[in-house]
Amino acid sequence: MNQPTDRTTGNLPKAELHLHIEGTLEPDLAFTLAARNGVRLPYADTEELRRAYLFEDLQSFLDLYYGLMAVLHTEQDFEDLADAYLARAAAQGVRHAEIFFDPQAHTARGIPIATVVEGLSRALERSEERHGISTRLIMCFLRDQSAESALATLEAARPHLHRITAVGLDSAEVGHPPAKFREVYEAAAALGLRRVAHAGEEGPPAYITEALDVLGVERIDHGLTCMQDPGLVDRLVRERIPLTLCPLSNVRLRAVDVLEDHPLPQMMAAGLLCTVNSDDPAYFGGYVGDTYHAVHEALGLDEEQLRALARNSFTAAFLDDDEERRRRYLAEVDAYRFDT
Ligand SMILES: Nc1ncnc2[nH]cnc12
Ligand SMILES: [Zn+2]
Repeated sequence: MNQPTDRTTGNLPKAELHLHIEGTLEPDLAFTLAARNGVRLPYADTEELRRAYLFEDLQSFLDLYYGLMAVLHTEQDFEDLADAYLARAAAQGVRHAEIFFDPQAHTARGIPIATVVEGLSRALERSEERHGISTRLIMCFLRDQSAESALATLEAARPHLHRITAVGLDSAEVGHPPAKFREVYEAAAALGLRRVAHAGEEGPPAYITEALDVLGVERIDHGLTCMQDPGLVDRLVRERIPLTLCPLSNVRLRAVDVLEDHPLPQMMAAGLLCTVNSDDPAYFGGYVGDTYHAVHEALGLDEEQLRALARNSFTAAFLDDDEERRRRYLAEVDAYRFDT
């Protein structure tokens, strides 16, 4: 059993498939944008802001996360945010990134969806040349808002759909089952959009089943609680449904007590198509390379298990329109030397 060296674990070539761009807003950039846009933040400085990052659960995180978005106003702000993420991701071996954004969190503050999509797209368009990262954009609906609001968001996104690959579903999970969004997912599918959804982060395994059966999703974001239902695990294995797990997020939001208790090794052993991702790295203590490193250290995943996670990330990526690229990325994973 080869144990990779600490130094190079995080540089393994990989795709990031579960990343909220608003969750990459680092305290330094938040204060820079606050000054640029004349926004007063309820924190004296970056240290005080960082000290607020002690979360009880998903909702306590979301309250801070939505609040800090008040600094994002212009296309330039969204471009700077995405460009800063891509630079950090490139330094941690990311070769392909499928990036979530939350339009309703911005339109509710009076920021037009065009500002958000065009600003993000400016960074994404230059990403390959600047950072060596190919990208896709995934538009998420906030599940604690109404189905009508989600439909209106899809309608408002119509002029921008050439920039958007898929729709997703995020925000407070418990009490907001996937079936509430049946109609908007049907409309998204009719528009040719791919479909994913957060399910089984804090919610029950039944939400995962519902996301598959009612929303027709191709991947499950998180999917952690599937382990409570052996029949569901069998199905996810049989149908090769990718799970975009976020172990550092699960610790910070108290879905697991400590990283050493994370069920990732058991999930891989069960044959689930697992990927690891960073979710909201500015808040949860690490980007995706740090996450690979952390699961190696805390869970003892060896070189071949880490390589399997990286392979899975490209297998699960929305690269069906560019299989040649997928093959190239997979070959990079296979050729990677952990000790160089
Ligand atoms: N971990 C998470 N779960 C649900 N919604 C989110 N939005 C940003 N991060 C999220
Ligand atoms: Zn998420």
